[in-house]
Amino acid sequence: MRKLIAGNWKMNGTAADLGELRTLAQQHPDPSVDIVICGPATLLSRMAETGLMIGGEDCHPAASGAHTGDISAPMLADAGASHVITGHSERRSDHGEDDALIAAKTQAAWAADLHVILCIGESEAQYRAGKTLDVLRRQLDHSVPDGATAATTTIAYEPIWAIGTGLTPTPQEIADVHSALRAHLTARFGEDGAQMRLLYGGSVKASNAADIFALDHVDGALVGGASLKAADFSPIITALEQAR
Ligand SMILES: O=C(CO)COP(=O)(O)O
Repeated sequence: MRKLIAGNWKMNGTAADLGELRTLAQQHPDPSVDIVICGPATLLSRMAETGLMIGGEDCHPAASGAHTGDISAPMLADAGASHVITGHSERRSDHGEDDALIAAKTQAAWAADLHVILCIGESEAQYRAGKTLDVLRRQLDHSVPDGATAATTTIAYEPIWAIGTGLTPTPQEIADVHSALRAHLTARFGEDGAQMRLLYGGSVKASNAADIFALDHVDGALVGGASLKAADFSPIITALEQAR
């Protein structure tokens, strides 16, 4: 699998910001890694016009119906998305999403031919209590549906306490978590688990990207704040392209 670098614009972005994507597309015309920008539904079709791969930030588990304000996976695909994030910690906390719902959303995304970037991550309290791996294995077991393949699914490890805080685990901690995730996925999904991409997310920036991308079983990143401006995101993309 090619490495994958994904931006997550969260609840940011209006038409005035599309120039950042046009710049990014010009800076990386023939990337050696997959570049995906996940953005607000209101912008997706215009984001897709830049030629970059585009993703939604969430989807409903149903394909259509009486769900005011929600967006379905086929709608994202129709707007030009090829990817979608499920299980982001901000969805889990802001909207009370549990693992079963995230699994249902993931299956809905697969049914619409969207590649899923499924997020897991421990809270600061769980981290301090030494429960990180227990939490992550439970999230993998209950939010990743049977039948996940490396072609349809990417896992993003995002420690909640590292999101938007400027804090990150140490490189050794990231390496230990990613190798435990790899072992767990391989035990369940065999060769697909061995090949499934594992992204790190949480305060990734140009100054720490190369160190993170040098770690075993880190196949890319999910980037929030530093994906909003081409000047910040481009060097992170370059760091992934240059990683061994
Ligand atoms: O939540 C994130 C990406 O999904 C990470 O956000 P930051 O890169 O802003 O810490």
